[in-house]
Amino acid sequence: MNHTPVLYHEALDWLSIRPGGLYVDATLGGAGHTRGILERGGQVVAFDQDPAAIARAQALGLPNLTLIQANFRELVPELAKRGTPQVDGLLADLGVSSFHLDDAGRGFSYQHEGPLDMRMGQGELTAHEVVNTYPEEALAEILFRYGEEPRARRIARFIVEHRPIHTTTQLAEVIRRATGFRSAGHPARKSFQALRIYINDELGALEQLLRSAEAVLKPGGRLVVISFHSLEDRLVKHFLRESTALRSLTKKPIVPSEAEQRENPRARSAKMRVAERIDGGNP
Ligand SMILES: C[S@@+](CC[C@H](N)C(=O)[O-])C[C@H]1O[C@@H](n2cnc3c(N)ncnc32)[C@H](O)[C@@H]1O
Repeated sequence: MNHTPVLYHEALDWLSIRPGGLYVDATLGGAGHTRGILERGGQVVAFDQDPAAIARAQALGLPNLTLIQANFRELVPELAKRGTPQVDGLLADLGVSSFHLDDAGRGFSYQHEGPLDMRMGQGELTAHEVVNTYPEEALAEILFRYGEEPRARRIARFIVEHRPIHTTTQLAEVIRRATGFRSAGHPARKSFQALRIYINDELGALEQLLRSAEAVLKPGGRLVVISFHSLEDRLVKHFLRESTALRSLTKKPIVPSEAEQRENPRARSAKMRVAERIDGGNP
């Protein structure tokens, strides 16, 4: 198993790394971007809510790296605890890693049989509970809001009719029956995305992270955010438009080159936005 970092050179260039500077990698994952920052002379404080990601990075024994197993919602208090309330740059490469998708036991993949879990961290709510206990209306709302799934109501009805549903592939099959084969891509893609976003409250965490960036970046410090679906990118775009502490440096999002998209299919939907902390701007 491996994770190829997306927009690797672009993210590192835009972070504008200063040797000896302190950078937060809010989404450690396979430590691809973190290693890049270290190689350019930066010191890194890296967050991941997944204990497996932290354990993998620990085993690498990299110098100048502090690992924190926590949700990046906790960025401000975690940095304050370590006496480093301000940093020179912050990177967030959102969503799940290839480690998550390739490990059937985590329940993120509609292609590999696994339990309905989908937790990135150690929260209590699982996909199993949502799929098997939520009322039809609530399920339809989740699928529509977080998956932008136009057939949310029909899928929700099928799910309720076919309960109990215990595995990822059972759920994918119920969704396929609800939608037929008319989808572009796999018919369960949007529903799985929706459940994952809901279970991990990914949009709530992202909004909190953006607010934290306003507070923790030194003047001139860069925020680099790589998102993988329109809900995330829209949230980042609107937040930066309203912010009086951060100035957006990318009018249009930066996207991977055709070569990168060919080599790494996960990169296809990536969009990167960059902002800079304004001197004197108020969060
Ligand atoms: C796309 S991967 C990052 C890959 C990494 N940039 C690399 O090059 O290997 C995203 C990682 O962020 C973690 N993550 C996602 N949301 C998080 C959150 N709210 N708090 C902490 N970690 C989070 C996931 O567990 C996952 O390991």
